[in-house]
Amino acid sequence: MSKLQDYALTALSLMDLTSLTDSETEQDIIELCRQAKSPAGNTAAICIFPRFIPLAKKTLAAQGTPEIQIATVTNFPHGNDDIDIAVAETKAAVAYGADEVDVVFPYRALIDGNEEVGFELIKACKAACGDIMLKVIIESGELKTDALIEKASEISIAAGADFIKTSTGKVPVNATPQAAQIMLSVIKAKNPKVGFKAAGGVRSAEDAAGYLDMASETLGESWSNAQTFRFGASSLLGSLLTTLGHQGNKGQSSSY
Ligand SMILES: O=C[C@H](O)COP(=O)(O)O
Repeated sequence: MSKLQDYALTALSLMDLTSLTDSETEQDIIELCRQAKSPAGNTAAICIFPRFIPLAKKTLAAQGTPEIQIATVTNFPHGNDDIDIAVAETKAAVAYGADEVDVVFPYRALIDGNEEVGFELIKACKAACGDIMLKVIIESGELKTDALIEKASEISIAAGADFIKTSTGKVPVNATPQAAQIMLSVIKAKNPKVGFKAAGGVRSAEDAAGYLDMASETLGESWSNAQTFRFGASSLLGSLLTTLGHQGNKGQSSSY
């Protein structure tokens, strides 16, 4: 196996296979579940809107892959600063059966100088999650400056985030190596048990390899497992499967 294939296989196992267009049909969700059971192995999770969770749960169980986690999003993609609404959405996501919740940090409030509301919103959403994993999307491309990316990461970790995640995938600038490096450095300094999710615009095996190298260099070779590292991606799977020799197949296990 080539080095890039090695990275591709790792990236596949760490991927939250994402469909968050808000125009998905039930058939699209069934297809996403089928793709998550790829010919090269399962993705770590799928990431979908809350209303599709019951269907996804049923589909993943029926195809024999109940271990694939179901992640969903709240306060998404706007990142408003209404704590009650963010908590209500997070409680609803848990009630739908989410295994993991990706909540958007109130990044515009932070840009305006309010550090308090981000801390309180994340703390309250983590309480609503209980044991369920909470990933906090800081929207690094909108925060723009290194100082704000660092601050949002620190606040999220202090408030109880299980993961910090770069982006919603809905803004002009999404995951970048520069933002990733800042976030990984904050994790190293504050709490290496917190995970990192590179999301938005991660499309190739080469992109994935760059982020995996960065994580290893910052936090050590063994740090990147599904408990601490994820890719959030809607268009990465094809490149990974092609790299792994599964050309022209986006993941339907039935052809293998
Ligand atoms: O959380 C994941 C992102 O929404 C995915 O972004 P993407 O569509 O650019 O891969």
